[in-house]
Amino acid sequence: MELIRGLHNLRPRHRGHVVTIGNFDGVHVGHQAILSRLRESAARAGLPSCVVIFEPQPREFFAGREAPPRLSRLRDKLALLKAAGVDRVLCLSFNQRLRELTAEAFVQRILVEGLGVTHLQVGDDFRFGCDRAGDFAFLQQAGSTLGFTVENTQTVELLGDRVSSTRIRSLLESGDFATAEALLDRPFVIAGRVLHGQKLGRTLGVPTANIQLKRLRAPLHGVYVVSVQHEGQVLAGVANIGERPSVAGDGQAHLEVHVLDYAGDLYGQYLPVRFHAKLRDEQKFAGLDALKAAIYADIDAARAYWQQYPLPCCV
Ligand SMILES: Cc1cc2nc3c(=O)[nH]c(=O)nc-3n(C[C@H](O)[C@H](O)[C@H](O)COP(=O)(O)O)c2cc1C
Ligand SMILES: Nc1ncnc2c1ncn2[C@@H]1O[C@H](COP(=O)(O)OP(=O)(O)OP(=O)(O)O)[C@@H](O)[C@H]1O
Repeated sequence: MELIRGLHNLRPRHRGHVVTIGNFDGVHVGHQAILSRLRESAARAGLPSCVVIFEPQPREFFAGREAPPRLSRLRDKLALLKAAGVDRVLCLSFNQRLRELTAEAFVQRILVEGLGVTHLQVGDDFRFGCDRAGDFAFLQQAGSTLGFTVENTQTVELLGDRVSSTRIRSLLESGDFATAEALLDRPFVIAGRVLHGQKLGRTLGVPTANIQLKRLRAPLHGVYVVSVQHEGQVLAGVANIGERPSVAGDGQAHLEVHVLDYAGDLYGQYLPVRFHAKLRDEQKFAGLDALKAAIYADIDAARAYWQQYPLPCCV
């Protein structure tokens, strides 16, 4: 899969595409239905498929830190799009210039002149352009004038409701990992490199792997039963995502995992962490003894969970 960063990196050889546009946060089963139709249309047309995404996502541009948290970082999203058989991704910076583009200019400059679109696959509620003025009817009209076809993908519903990134975020927030996994068609995983922490965990008797979240604002907050994958093995653990109000922190959210019955060194490893159940909210404890007692109780709760359920075969 080829990643094209910005319109200015489009070359004449990039003209001629079957295209879809969206955030594709999480690449859930609704997105996968669109991508599968896109693949079919591209094969029929004998042209590469292209997904146009935005970075930051439009809502992040408008609302900043008030925007909903991400289900997937850009690198995860790209890996998922590649796995779905997408040939090219055009990643556009969502900035003031882009937000002011009218729907007409968006179609003309990006889809027609930039990508040489022959077919556009869109979702049921797709809207784009300044003030979201470009809807399906508009695109059909533009397509008939500018020479491309437009197809609407039927709404994908699961367990009685439309699948959406928003719904998955709220399932994760409420700790309903089983339903979130069904809508994603895979486990919910946050992966990152293990960094050195404040080394306080060891003095508490609970060593933790501090996973770098970088700019990711995770849709989870609190203490969870987790599993991690390390050197081909799945290991059981318990994790906290939060600002660690009981110790002087840096105000940023951290993901810290205590792997049960593990004494090795995880520094520098890229660790995928899969979430299974929420144990409690993060709390501000009066002192380290109270924090330590709570963490020991979390470890007991995680052990009880793993006695009841088998470890997954992979993360
Ligand atoms: C299972 C678990 C639960 C935790 N719960 C809380 C909590 O409720 N409140 C809090 O301030 N920190 C909590 N922490 C974070 C600890 O404060 C943190 O792991 C400790 O300060 C060690 O940090 P370090 O690895 O950077 O040295 C939790 C950590 C773990 C592993
Ligand atoms: N369940 C679904 N069925 C059909 N199409 C969908 C579904 N979910 C999203 N799409 C389509 O996929 C494309 C990308 O969707 P996008 O990520 O912008 O929306 P979303 O998943 O509904 O997210 P959000 O909840 O943040 O609005 C759009 O064309 C959208 O209409």
